[in-house]
Formats: sequence, structure tokens, C-alpha cells
Amino acid sequence: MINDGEGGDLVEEWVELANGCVCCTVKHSLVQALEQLIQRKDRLDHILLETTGLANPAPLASVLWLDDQLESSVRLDSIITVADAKNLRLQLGEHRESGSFPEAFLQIAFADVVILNKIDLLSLDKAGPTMPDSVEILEEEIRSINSLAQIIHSVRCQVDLNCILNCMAYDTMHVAHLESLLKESHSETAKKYHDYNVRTICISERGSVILSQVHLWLEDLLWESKHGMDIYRCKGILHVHSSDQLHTVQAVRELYEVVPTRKWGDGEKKINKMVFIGKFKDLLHSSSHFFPWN
Ligand SMILES: Nc1nc2c(ncn2[C@@H]2O[C@H](COP(=O)(O)OP(=O)(O)OP(=O)(O)O)[C@@H](O)[C@H]2O)c(=O)[nH]1
Repeated sequence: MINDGEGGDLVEEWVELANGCVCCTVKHSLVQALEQLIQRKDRLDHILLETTGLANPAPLASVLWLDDQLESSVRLDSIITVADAKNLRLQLGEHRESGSFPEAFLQIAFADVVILNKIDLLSLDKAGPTMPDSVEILEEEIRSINSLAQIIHSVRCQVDLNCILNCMAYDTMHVAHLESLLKESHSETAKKYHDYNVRTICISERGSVILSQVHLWLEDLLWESKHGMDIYRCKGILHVHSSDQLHTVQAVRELYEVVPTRKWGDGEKKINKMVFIGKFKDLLHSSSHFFPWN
């Protein structure tokens, strides 16, 4: 039984979910359970939903990001992935070769924050006979999959809660983190890939875009997987024709939003910049192939 604080009242309310996977079979009862929790909103600041180590975050993110009934009371703040610093590279390497355990890649690809845990074990390894992974190498590995995620280091997952709560990673109106896209990104630009690994690519181009064509283009990419792109997550900023507003783009799998967020500043360099996380095949070198409306 669970007590509400030390010596506190016994917690009597339970929300029981049917047996099954939270990202597929019990997805809808999860939404109902959250709605019940929200009824007691005065007592709730955050809901932390911990999935199994084998979960694919995409279906949950889709349900929680845009569910109309939930939208007003609950919002998806961020997806946090804990990575085991001691085993990360070995595991990703093994699964990259064999194509097994895609969830490891998905969990990094969808993460807004990656907690790189057990870094104390890296420093211990230095005394050992084999070359240890350095924090820098591991960060590079994570960034090659997802260059948008914030990476924080921890021992026994002791982290500053300010780093993982109120990230507003799915809030299109919260432009601050999207505006970092205006700066240089760590990610690769489009080119031809011969493998089919999960990675981040960043495409930027000047000129203005026509909003209706942006929608068609995104639907081609996200719904039809055109241009050999299987996109998990996408963020971007757009310079829309005949608009003085900077528009932001967010997408999780097939769901996406394009919204005006703020006025472009006087003298500000107006660009279109899209960051895609996913699998890419046969991409061409020139980014102009991605902005056909120019
Ligand atoms: N040295 C060290 N040990 C850790 C750290 N975090 C967890 N451990 C230990 O590692 C062992 C395995 O724990 P985890 O890797 O968290 O695995 P788990 O408990 O199965 O976690 P799940 O993946 O959530 O199921 C336990 O004995 C932990 O005490 C850390 O940062 N440093």
C-alpha cells in the first residue's frame, strides 16, 4: 500500500489499466485514466509516465500531444530517455548491425531530453585494460541519431528537475527552443545515404514558402514517406510568403502543426530551416529538392 507522504493518509484511489501495452492495446484507457487524474488537478503538478524499456514512444506522443479532450487540461511536456552510458555504444552498435531492437533508436530519436546515466562508471573504466567510451563519444553517438535532444549527465539518475520538467518541447508557441534552429545545428545536411540508420538531418534555404504547398509537402513526407524519408520527428521554422510572422513546424510521426508564432524582427535573416529525425534513403545532395515551392 502507498502512503501519501511519510505517516500520511493511505492512498485510496487507484486507476487500474487492463493488462497490455500502454502504447497500443490500452492507449485509450490510458487517456481515460489521465482524465480521471485531472479531475483532481489541484493536487497535480506533473504526471510522469514511465514506460517499459521496450516501449516505442511514438504512439503515446501522438495520443498525448493532440488529443482534443485532453489538450486543455494536460499537455505533453517532453519525452525523456535514460541511456546507460556503460552499455550504450555496444548496444547501439550490435543493433545497428543486426537491425534488431529498433526501440533503442526510437527512444533516442523521440527524446527531448536524454539522461546519460552511470557516467561514474566511465571514469572507473579508465583504469581498465580496454579503451573506455568518453562522454564526448557517447554524446556524439546520441547526436548522430537526434541532434535536437538536450543531453544531461547523471549518476543514479540524480538530475536537476528544472532540466526535465516544463521543457515545453511540444508547445509550438514556445518559440525559444525552436529559435535555436536559427543558429547552427549539429546535424548533417541532406546527402545520399547507403545505409538506413536513424539520424538527424537539417535542411535550410532562403526564400519564402507558400503555406498551402507546405501542407501538401509535409503530408507527402509524413504520410506517404516520399523522398525516401521515414520521419519520426520534425521541427522547423518557415518564412511564409506574404506573412510577417515566423511560422514554426512540429511533427510527431504523421501528426503535424504549422503555426505563426511571432513577427520577424527588422533586419532578421529570414530562412526556412527544417530538422528531421528518422530514416533517410537516397536523399540527394541539394537541399533545393526539399523546397519545391520556391
Ligand atoms: N554505478 C552506478 N550504478 C548504477 C547507476 N544507476 C543505476 N545503477 C545500478 O545499476 C543496476 C541496474 O540498474 P538499471 O540500469 O537502472 O536497471 P533497471 O533497474 O533494471 O532499470 P530499468 O531499465 O528501468 O528496468 C542497479 O544495481 C543500480 O543500482 C549509476 O549511475 N551508477
